[in-house]
Amino acid sequence: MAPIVSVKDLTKTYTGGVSALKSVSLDIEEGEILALLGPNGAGKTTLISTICGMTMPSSGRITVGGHDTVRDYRKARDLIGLVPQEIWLEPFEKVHATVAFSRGLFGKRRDDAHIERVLRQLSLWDKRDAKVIELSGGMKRRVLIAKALSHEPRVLFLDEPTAGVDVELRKEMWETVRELKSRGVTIILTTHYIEEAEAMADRIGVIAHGQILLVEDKTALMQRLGAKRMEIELQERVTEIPQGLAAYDLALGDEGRRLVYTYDTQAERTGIGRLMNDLQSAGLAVRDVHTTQSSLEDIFVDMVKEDAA
Ligand SMILES: Nc1ncnc2c1ncn2[C@@H]1O[C@H](COP(=O)(O)OP(=O)(O)OP(=O)(O)O)[C@@H](O)[C@H]1O
Repeated sequence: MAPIVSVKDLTKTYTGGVSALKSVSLDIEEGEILALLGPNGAGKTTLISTICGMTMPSSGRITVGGHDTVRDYRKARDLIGLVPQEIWLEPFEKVHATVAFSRGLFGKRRDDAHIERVLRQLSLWDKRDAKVIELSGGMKRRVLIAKALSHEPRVLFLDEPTAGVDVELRKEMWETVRELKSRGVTIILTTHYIEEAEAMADRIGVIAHGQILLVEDKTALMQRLGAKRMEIELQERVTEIPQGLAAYDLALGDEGRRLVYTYDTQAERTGIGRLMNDLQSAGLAVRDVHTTQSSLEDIFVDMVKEDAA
């Protein structure tokens, strides 16, 4: 199936010379959740706003649903819902009215049934006659999503959907996004929160200095790059790693009461069996063993650091 969004060799240099995107290529499949992760100034917002046709590309080509976002702007834009980072809402407008108005902006015929569906989906139906000013922060964010969904887009862009919101509300937003996906909406979100990408995304794109460092299936990424650590608690303290264990990537921890072994989960042989034998031969008695896998955060921090080096 052709990708719903296709970005080819996209560059963006702002007037003044900032090169925000450097030859970015990216395909987004229909129905997926793609999280774009990157440090401040990486180019995430520029990428989204260029796809949405709000920023002109310097070179390259973008299509949405097969429509070129520059030559066929209207057709491409009709397929897109955009939830901006900032809450821009008319404080005295009522929820239903503001969402219905957004639909009108896309030249779509009035459809009360659709607006009701969207408001119910986002748990805003009971608040349909409330003024925006009377809503909580979380409800306001949901109104922004409702507005973005009012014209029945196939692709929804969420720019930092949970920036500055508390943990509970963040989890609520994640739930909403999953629900939208289950209804067939393709979702692209930008985030600084690695746990957010970990919790929600099917694929993760890492962007730094205007370049996509990788786009990969989340589970595969974590398996491929996630080194595992095994912590071996010893019965008795040691002051140094015994000679017989020099061949292993071992570190001492907890003032000599623990050995930390780092190994590659993808390697054919992890060496754990041999290590256990060699520990015994070195006269070390083991009290307990536990393993931990490096998180997406470790992977991400390493990757961005390497890119900057
Ligand atoms: N309108 C603009 N004019 C000039 N430079 C801009 C403009 N918008 C963004 N930039 C620059 O382009 C680069 C990428 O910015 P962008 O906002 O796309 O990054 P980001 O990854 O979304 O960052 P953040 O996570 O902080 O939101 C930055 O160096 C920024 O200063």
